[in-house]
Parts: sequence; structure tokens; C-alpha cells
Amino acid sequence: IDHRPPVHAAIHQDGLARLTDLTVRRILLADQVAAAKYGTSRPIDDPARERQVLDSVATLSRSIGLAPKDGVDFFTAQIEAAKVVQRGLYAHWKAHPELRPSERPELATEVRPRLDLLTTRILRQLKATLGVREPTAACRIVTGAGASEANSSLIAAMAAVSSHRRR
Ligand SMILES: O=C(O)C(=O)C[C@]1(C(=O)O)C=C[C@@H](O)C=C1
Repeated sequence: IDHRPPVHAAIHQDGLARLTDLTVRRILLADQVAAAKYGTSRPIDDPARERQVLDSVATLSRSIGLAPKDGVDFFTAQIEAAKVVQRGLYAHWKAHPELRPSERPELATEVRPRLDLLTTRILRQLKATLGVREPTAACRIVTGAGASEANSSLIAAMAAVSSHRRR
């Protein structure tokens, strides 16, 4: 059971808020990625670029003491989200030509560098929020050593609570 005072939770929540904010910012950049590619022969899916992004995520993760898999899993999901946004915008622009972007930002020199800037910041927040993103104390008890013993006392406790509620 976590006996740390609530102030710790508040600090960690700040970390999670920062992580969420950066994650949303990266997703918002997909608008610019879509605008850069729309009407060109560049496909939404760029497996070579994805490998590049994930390789650098693995390297950067190691350099800050984050498990590379943590970083790579997170960015795999971010890349997926970026593609969902791009496909959504393409469909939207097809249906509403008047909403098509009037300017085409340069992918390599403008947009991808913005994505790259967020990479390090996101990885640092992933590292900073490790403590709150791991299973809670209760989860650790029931999955860790002595699980069956802890589980039966937990089940007994829950049964007691629910029968108390029924009364
Ligand atoms: O850089 C691009 O071309 C993007 O579309 C962005 C991004 C990414 O999220 O990093 C997403 C999909 C592509 O397959 C490659 C990379």
C-alpha cells in the first residue's frame, strides 16, 4: 500500500499532464503532416520513416535510462494515431474540397523536425512518470509473490464489503 503523502500524487499528476499535453501536441502535428502530403505522391504510410523514428526512440530511450520497449511501444501507438488523423483529414478534404489546405508545408524541413523535437520531450516525460504508470500497489500485491494467499484475503475482504452493502 502506498503511504506517500498526497503531495507526491500531485507532482506525478503534473508529470502525467505534461505527458498528455506532449502526446496531444504530436497528434495535432499530424494536421501539418497531412497538409504536407495531400495532393502529392507521398503516401500516408511511410515504413522507412517509421523505422527511423522508432530506431531513434530506442537509442534515445537507452540514453536516458528508459526501457527501449517502453519508448518504442508508446511511439508505435503515436504513429498509428498520426495515421488515423491523416486518413481522417484526407476523407474530410475529399468530401469538403473548400476545406483543403491552402498551403503545403515542407515535410522534411518543417514538419518532421517539429515531430523530432517532441520525441525527446515525450521520452523524458515517459521516464519521469514511470512511478505512476506502473501497476498500482493493489495490482502488485495480487500479481506478485504470495499471490494466491493475497488473492484469497482480498476476495474475502471484497465479499465482506459487498455483503455489508447488501445489508
Ligand atoms: O513523417 C511522416 O511522414 C508521418 O506521416 C508521421 C509518422 C509519425 O507519426 O512519425 C506517421 C506515419 C508515417 O508512416 C511515418 C511517420
